[in-house]
Amino acid sequence: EFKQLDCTDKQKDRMEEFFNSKRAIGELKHDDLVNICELGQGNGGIVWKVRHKPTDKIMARKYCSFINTDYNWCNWCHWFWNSLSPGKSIYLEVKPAVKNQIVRELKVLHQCNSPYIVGFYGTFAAEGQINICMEYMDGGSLDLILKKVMRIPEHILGKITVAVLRGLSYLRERHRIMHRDIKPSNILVNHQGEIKLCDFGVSAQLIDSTLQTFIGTRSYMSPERLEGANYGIMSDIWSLGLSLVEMALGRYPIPPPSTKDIDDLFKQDPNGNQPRPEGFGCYKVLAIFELMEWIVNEAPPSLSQTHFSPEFCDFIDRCLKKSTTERADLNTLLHHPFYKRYESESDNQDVASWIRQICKIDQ
Ligand SMILES: O=c1[nH]ccc2cc(O[C@H]3CCNC3)c(Cl)cc12
Repeated sequence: EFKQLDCTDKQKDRMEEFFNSKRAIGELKHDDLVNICELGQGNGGIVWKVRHKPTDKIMARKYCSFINTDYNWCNWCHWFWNSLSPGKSIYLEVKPAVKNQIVRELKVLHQCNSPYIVGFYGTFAAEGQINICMEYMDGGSLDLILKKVMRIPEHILGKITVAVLRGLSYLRERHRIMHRDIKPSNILVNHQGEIKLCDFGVSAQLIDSTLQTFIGTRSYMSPERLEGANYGIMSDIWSLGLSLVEMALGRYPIPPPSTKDIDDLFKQDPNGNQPRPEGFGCYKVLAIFELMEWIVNEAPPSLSQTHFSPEFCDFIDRCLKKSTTERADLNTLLHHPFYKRYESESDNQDVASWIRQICKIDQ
């Protein structure tokens, strides 16, 4: 597997370029950054597009929201009710000792250097919060892309699959960690056609300090994780499978849409790049607990060969086996025909032009 951890010359050049800009930036200071606009909200906090004044470099800056370590029930309720109004993020203070441990653990991010992992400039504490500064990806996250188009075509999903599997391999081989939160909103793209992972659980303390729950209406968690059993990299494989089905159909696939629903989706717009009509996907949205029960008790979603290639359908079936012993592991998927079909072309010009057309980025 080590060979696929190598990069192409183009990727090496881009990483060299990133290191040079990171060196030029040096120590990150709160007052050197100017907020431009909000980019997204994650399980850990809000992400802003910022400009680093001394170098004029554009970055993404994540404020980590916390609960305090000895939080008690009323804090939880306070947080829970506030989290229902997603516009606000709750910043509850953590003990300084805990914060120092988190900053120490986040230093590992300086060693996370891969073409498939979003670049890391550094972290600093300001106004009682921990800030994480990262490479700006001008195509945004795939959940935002999905809101702009009906669905993502299979050949683009093939490139996304290659990037995610290589990113997961890198995290496992070099840092012995799993991602823990694979989903469309944690896969970022840019106008050069690069596809990178973000928001992986690198700091055990940060994971404990932020409420790792199912905020929002969806869960990409595997059945074994929802049941509270032990989980590992195989849980990331499930999340990848579910994310690919959602991006292929253009809607969260649980409860699974009927064959007729899917045929309608494709009839409305065969090549799937019309913007999403209002009220689209106003399918029966299950309450979060009903949804988790469904994932644990019902058959997993699958794709039909009417609209997708047999290799893609088989790849999805292997990722979405409910039992971890039947589910394909990372190495098996790295030899799967669907992955093989896309792993060779690594310059992603098709992805680049697709992103440019959707995000109206002209370059
Ligand atoms: O450009 C980025 N660079 C680094 C990180 C990042 C995170 C983003 O959204 C968060 C919130 C939802 N998941 C990821 C978004 Cl929307 C963009 C970026």
